[in-house]
Amino acid sequence: MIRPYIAAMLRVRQLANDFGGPFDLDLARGECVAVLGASGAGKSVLLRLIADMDVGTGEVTLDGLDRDRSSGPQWRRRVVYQAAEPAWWAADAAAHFRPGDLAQVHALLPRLGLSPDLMAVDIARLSTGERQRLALVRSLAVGPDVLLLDEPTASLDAASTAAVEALLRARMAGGLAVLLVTHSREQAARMGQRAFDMIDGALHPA
Ligand SMILES: Nc1ncnc2c1ncn2[C@@H]1O[C@H](COP(=O)(O)OP(=O)(O)OP(=O)(O)O)[C@@H](O)[C@H]1O
Repeated sequence: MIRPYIAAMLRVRQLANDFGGPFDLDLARGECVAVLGASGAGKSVLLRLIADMDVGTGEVTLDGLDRDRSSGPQWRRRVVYQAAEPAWWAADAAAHFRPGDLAQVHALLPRLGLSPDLMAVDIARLSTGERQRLALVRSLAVGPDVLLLDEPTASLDAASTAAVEALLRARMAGGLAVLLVTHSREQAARMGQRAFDMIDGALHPA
């Protein structure tokens, strides 16, 4: 069957550094592409290069806008990278959100089984799984066009994983594009319209 042509929102061309690439990848609005691969294969390198968090060569565009014409912070509001171990820079959860995003945050928390009370709790006291879900709330609250997710359900049980996947699907229906790094082939099949295996710093169709 001929796949209908869908215009790419995110275009990655010959993106590389010493640890991976050159990568070529297109991601359409509303699409999820999954990336599988062994530990150390270069999956996080790919995400960090796209997010402009590591230095590399090559080209990345979003809706035709060249990444190099945006400042890093501007780019990372539209193309949000969520690390496997997200960083927290203040004791209380609420300090990690912009006041203008708080209504959105309070709408998202229950969708991931999180209580609003969590916002007043010391981050260090939250469980690993609670912090992982809160990281997704933080990523989505920004309202990105593209979400680069590094193992976003690694610490979650089946029910929380299902909640995360349902929320992502709902956002994808609204146009969000997701590049999902996962160690689960089942999750890649559930979520990804396409999947790749990362092998020694190169992408291969799975
Ligand atoms: N700045 C750096 N300096 C030195 N080595 C690096 C750097 N960045 C990446 N690497 C190396 O590149 C390789 C790929 O790393 P990467 O974090 O992308 O792996 P991964 O596929 O995400 O693995 P995992 O599944 O364990 O998270 C690793 O060997 C890593 O040590």
